[in-house]
Amino acid sequence: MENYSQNDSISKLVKCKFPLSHSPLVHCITNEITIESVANALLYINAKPVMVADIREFPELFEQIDSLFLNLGHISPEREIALLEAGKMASSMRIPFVIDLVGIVISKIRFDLSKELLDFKPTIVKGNISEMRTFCGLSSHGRGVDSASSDQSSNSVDELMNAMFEKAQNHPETTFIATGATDLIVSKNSRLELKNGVPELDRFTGTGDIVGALMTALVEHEHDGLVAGVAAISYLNICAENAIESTEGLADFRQETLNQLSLLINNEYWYESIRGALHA
Ligand SMILES: Nc1ncnc2c1ncn2[C@@H]1O[C@H](COP(=O)(O)OP(=O)(O)O)[C@@H](O)[C@H]1O
Ligand SMILES: Cc1ncsc1CCOP(=O)(O)O
Ligand SMILES: [Mg+2]
Repeated sequence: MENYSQNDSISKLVKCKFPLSHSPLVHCITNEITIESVANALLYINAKPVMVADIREFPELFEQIDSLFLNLGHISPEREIALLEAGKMASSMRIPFVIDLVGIVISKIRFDLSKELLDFKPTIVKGNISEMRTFCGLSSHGRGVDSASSDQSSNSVDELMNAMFEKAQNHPETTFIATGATDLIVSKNSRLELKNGVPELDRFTGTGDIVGALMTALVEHEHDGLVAGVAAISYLNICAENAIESTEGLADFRQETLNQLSLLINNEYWYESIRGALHA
C-alpha cells in the first residue's frame, strides 16, 4: 500500500477532466431535499441538469440525455416505478448511469430496489461507507442517510474494500464507490483509496448527492466509472479544502464549497492536489 501522498498515477487518470467543454445533459431522478444544490453544482462545472420523474416523458427525453443519475434519497411508489423504468431504458439505450444508494440502511424496500437496479448494469453504484456496507451484505451502523464513524475504522474499511472487489468480479461493467473520510473506488481490475476532503463535508446535506451528480456528468465523456469517480470526488473534496481555509461556520462553508466548484476549474493543475493510493 502506498502512502497517502500526491500520487502521480492517480493524477494522470483525471487530467483534462475539467472544465467540461461539451456540457453533457444530465438527467437526475433525485430527492427534493437537495435537488436545487445538485442542479446548481452541475451548472457550475458546465454540465446541464434536467430533473424529470414522469415516465410518460421518458421516450422523448431519453433521446436527448447524455447520462442519468438515479438517487434513492426520497422514494415513493411512483418514484420507484420511475427509477426502475429509467434504469431499464438507460440499459437498453446504452446511456451511462449512476445509482446513489441514499438511505439504503433504512429499509428493505430501498435494499431490494438497489438490487433490481443493479441488474440493469449501471456504470457506477455509489453510497457512503455505511450504505455501501449494507449493499455488500456487511453489518452497518449507518443512521438515516448518514454514515457512522464506527464503520470507518481501518479494519472496517479493509473489509468493505474486499467485499466491493468481490462484487466487482460478478459485475465487471460496474464501478463501486464508497465515500467517507477515506473514499474507496473499486472496479474489476482496480482498487483505489482517496484521502482529500474535510470532516465538515458530512455536516451539510447534499454532499453525497452532489458528488454522485458530478460523477454522472463525467461518465458521459469516458463511460469509465473509475476515472469519473476519482475526478468527481477529488474535485469536490479539494473545493472543500479551499473553502474551509476562508470561512467560519457551516452555512458559509457550504456556500463557499459550492462557489469553489465554479472556481477550481480555473486552476489547470487542480488534480495535482489529489491524495490517494492505487492498488494493482
Ligand atoms: N470525514 C471526512 N473527511 C474528508 N472528506 C469527507 C469526510 N466525510 C465525507 N467526505 C467527503 O464528502 C463527500 C460526501 O461523502 P459522504 O458524507 O460519505 O456522503 P453522504 O452525504 O452520501 O453521506 C465525499 O466526497 C467524501 O469524500
Ligand atoms: C436528509 C435526506 N433525507 C432523505 S435524502 C436526504 C439528503 C441526503 O443528502 P446526502 O446524503 O447527499 O448528504
Ligand atoms: Mg451527507
